[in-house]
Amino acid sequence: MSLPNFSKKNVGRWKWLFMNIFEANQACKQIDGIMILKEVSLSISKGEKVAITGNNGSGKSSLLKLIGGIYEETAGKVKRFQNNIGYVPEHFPESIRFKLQDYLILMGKMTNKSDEEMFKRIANYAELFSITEFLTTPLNHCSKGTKQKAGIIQALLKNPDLLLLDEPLTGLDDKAKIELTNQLSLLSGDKTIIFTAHEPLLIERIANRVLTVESGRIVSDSTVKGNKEKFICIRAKIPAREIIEDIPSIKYKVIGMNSVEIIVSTKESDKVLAILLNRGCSILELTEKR
Ligand SMILES: Nc1ncnc2c1ncn2[C@@H]1O[C@H](COP(=O)(O)OP(=O)(O)OP(=O)(O)O)[C@@H](O)[C@H]1O
Repeated sequence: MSLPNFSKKNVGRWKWLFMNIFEANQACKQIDGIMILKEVSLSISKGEKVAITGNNGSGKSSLLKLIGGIYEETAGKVKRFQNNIGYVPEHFPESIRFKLQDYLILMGKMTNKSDEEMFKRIANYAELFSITEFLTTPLNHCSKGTKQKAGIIQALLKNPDLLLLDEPLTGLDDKAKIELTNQLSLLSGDKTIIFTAHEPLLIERIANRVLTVESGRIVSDSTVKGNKEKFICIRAKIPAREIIEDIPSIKYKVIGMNSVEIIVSTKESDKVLAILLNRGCSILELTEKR
């Protein structure tokens, strides 16, 4: 992206880049006489990736709900400047008997997109999250990881500017945690993402700001330095499909008879390129994913 021209005349045009999507001044939330959020003063800008961390019961989910407008403040002032919000709750409703695909179609119908566009987006997200094979499985027979991914996809179908995720890795096994972290990190782009988490994995890979909550108060607000991981898409000609099956990629897609698109982190890319060349593949194209 080329740098914007910040002349006085142009400031208005670039204002959206620095827009706050949430502002709170001494906001409190009280439920049943208990103060669960205390004097929250916070502003969040468009595009930030914010992790909310803290012990069990400290108020992480409540803060996420306050940001998303699910909880209204009972004292103090809150301004929300975002109305297209995707919210992924901590627990997926267990009793849904729909097939995964039917559930996503139902959720997608709540958006204003045409059916054709919605089906395309469901197929694309299912592929990104590697759950295409489960689209016709009833949700109550799906694994926790697949349900979690369905929860994220239903939120993404709204094409939200702000994605709120409540403990997206909770209850997943290590493999599913890594996979979901990779997938979230791939799609993060310009979206504002705010998530609650205990695990360092998601925080280190996605967040550029970390809020710590203790007894309903924000006790620390720190910026994470350093570059977030980048990804590379390798397009290669392969002699046989089997040779790519054990390659340490984030995901791969076979295109036609003898081509493949492989997404890897930049850290892994040299290793993967060396393996491909050793196995007789020709590299057709390398592109940065974000
Ligand atoms: N709707 C509610 N009614 C009553 N108390 C609530 C409600 N929601 C949250 N609380 C209380 O507020 C406190 C903070 O809860 P919250 O779920 O925000 O914590 P958390 O940090 O997300 O916890 P965990 O890590 O266990 O998910 C807890 O003591 C909880 O019992």
